[in-house]
Amino acid sequence: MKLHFYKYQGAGNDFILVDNRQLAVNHNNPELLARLCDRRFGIGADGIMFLQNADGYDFEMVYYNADGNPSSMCGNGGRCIVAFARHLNVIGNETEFVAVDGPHYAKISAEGNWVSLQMINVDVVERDGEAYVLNTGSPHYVTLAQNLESKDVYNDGSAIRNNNTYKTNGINVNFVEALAENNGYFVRTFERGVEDETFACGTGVTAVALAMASQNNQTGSITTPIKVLGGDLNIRFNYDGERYTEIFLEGPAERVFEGYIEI
Ligand SMILES: N[C@@H](CCC[C@H](N)C(=O)O)C(=O)O
Repeated sequence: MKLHFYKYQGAGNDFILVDNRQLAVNHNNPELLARLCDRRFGIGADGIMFLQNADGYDFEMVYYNADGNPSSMCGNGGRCIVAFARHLNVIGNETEFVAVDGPHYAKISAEGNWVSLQMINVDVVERDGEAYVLNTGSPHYVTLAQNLESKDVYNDGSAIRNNNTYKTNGINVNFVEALAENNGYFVRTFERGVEDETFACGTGVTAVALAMASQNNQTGSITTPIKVLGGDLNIRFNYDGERYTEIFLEGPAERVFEGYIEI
């Protein structure tokens, strides 16, 4: 069978997208999905998504990590699938879709390449030593770093992700450095399920923005710009000192190419 796929990227976090509204593809096949995501033997991507019909919603987002396993929420993937749904004319400029962590509202620019995605509310931020641990749809470890540009994110991230606390369920590891003149943060992320550094992680930068608000005792309506290896993202949210609500992850989502591959 020939699979018609699309390739999207959001700040360099890249994904394979498949229109599976007819349920033509059985995606319960980790070996196949891992091969499609492989950068040498397949199309190459940090994850693969299937757009499917869902009662009461515009569509369902079914997300797998690059290792072929079903994953928790992917923020940049969520933004990319909204751009894909717009391209397929499944939605207009606003949508309510459902993902593994529940319903999401999103808005897309008229040009179709800037997506603002509402993320789940967050009530619990834990500490692991100096680090912050929280779930923004996916689990994240947030730790401050110095000289982040030259940090060995692969080895340092992998060591945390595979330590005794996290190795069973895994965790995504985010290293953070404040940018000069209160211009937000620079973030590099080691992603579970890719088992490597990615160029951006949407749930990761969201976790960073929330954790930094807590660290800086900031409350109210907060906007946090974040620089990642693949570009710029923005997080807006409200924080009352206990609960984070109205959380929006914003940034680019672009179609790179489409094609066919034998599966
Ligand atoms: N790239 C993502 C996160 C995808 C899920 C992650 N790899 C996990 O297993 O938790 C994002 O943009 O949020």
